[in-house]
Amino acid sequence: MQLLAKQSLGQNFVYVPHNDFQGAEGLPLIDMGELQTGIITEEEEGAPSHRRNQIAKDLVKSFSDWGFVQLVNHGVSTHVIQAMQTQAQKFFDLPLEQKEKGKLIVTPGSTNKNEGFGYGVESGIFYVGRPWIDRFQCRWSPVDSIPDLADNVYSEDAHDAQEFSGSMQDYNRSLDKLTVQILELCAEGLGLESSTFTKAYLGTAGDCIARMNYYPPCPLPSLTLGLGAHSDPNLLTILHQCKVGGLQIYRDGSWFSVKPLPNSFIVNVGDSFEAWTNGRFKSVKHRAVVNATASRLSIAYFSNPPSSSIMTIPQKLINSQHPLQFRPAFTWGEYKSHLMEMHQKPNGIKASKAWLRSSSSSINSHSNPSTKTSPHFLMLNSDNNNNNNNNCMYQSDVSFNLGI
Ligand SMILES: O=C(O)CCC(=O)C(=O)O
Ligand SMILES: [Fe+2]
Repeated sequence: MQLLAKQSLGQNFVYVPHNDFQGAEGLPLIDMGELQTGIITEEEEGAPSHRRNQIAKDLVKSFSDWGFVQLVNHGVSTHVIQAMQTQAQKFFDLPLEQKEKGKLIVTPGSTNKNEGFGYGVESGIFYVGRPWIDRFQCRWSPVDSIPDLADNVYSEDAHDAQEFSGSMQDYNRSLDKLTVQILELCAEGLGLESSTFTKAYLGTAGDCIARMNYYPPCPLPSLTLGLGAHSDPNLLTILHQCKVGGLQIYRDGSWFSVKPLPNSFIVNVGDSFEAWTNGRFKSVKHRAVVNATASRLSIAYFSNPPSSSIMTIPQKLINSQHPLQFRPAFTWGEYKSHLMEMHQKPNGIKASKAWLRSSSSSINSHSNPSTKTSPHFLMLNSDNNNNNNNNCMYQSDVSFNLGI
């Protein structure tokens, strides 16, 4: 990508033109400030205060309506966000040879395949085009791969490695806490026990990764995309975009551009959470556009429960107004296995979401999911041109996003 960015836009990068968006002024913004100060923590008898209740309701409304929300005063310190941003920029500014030291070397039999620096498309997956992106992906939990990757990239300078790891770990720790808080509020807003989702999510035991997305300037931005339209397969995604905008959300047949707001987070519901809430929350398509002059950086934190945790649709979310639409119970591990299998097939990416809509619970009909090996994907080199489909236009409706 670094090399390609200097050249003209190759055919493989061409999407259908996409100047068809408007500003997402209506995207709900929630101020969580009062939750952080302790003013409205749980009252003594355990009942949420009126304000907490209101925030929970607003969150549920946004996730039901937009599938997205913007959060301000979310409790993650500005310092932590800025340090992460600085480290991410510093990484992408490194010479290509040095960044490539953070490229994952896949050893036979390893399940540790989806991390490190690479081009934004996974090899082995049937895809139809190429997004205009470089990225660096680190598994955070249950195993923290950050120090190893940092040591590889900054092999010459232990201080730089330490700074990178430290910033990333602080950031991920904070986002894990925020994820837990959001999940509790979601449960409360839906009229459920506060711990309904968190008791399966299990915090840092979950399957979570942080990904830095870097979109270099592009000579013909209206003909390509940084990321094609996709929904995220995971539970929740928390995104921070730098001051250069690019995120667009699909809603009511139109694309809406989300203007960056300093120190805010954009949170979206993933396919698994949509299913877990029996469709009360929407997992909505989104994409990233690029521009001619500025590079853009976004940092995405993808969270999931541990592979073997069972997500059971709460009975309260199933009634005559909301009949069961999704698998009554499933694990992230089995959905992930299914995704990886489908992504090897033409149109499999689109079809994979249908698995969640199957009416049967998979829990009893499968062997213990925790005993399965989780499949992972490989990443291409940043300048690897081994496109397995080198003569087609991008389709605007294709997911390249496997935050798994
Ligand atoms: O960079 C962005 O704005 C979007 C990133 C995204 O959708 C993703 O990484 O899944
Ligand atoms: Fe995404």
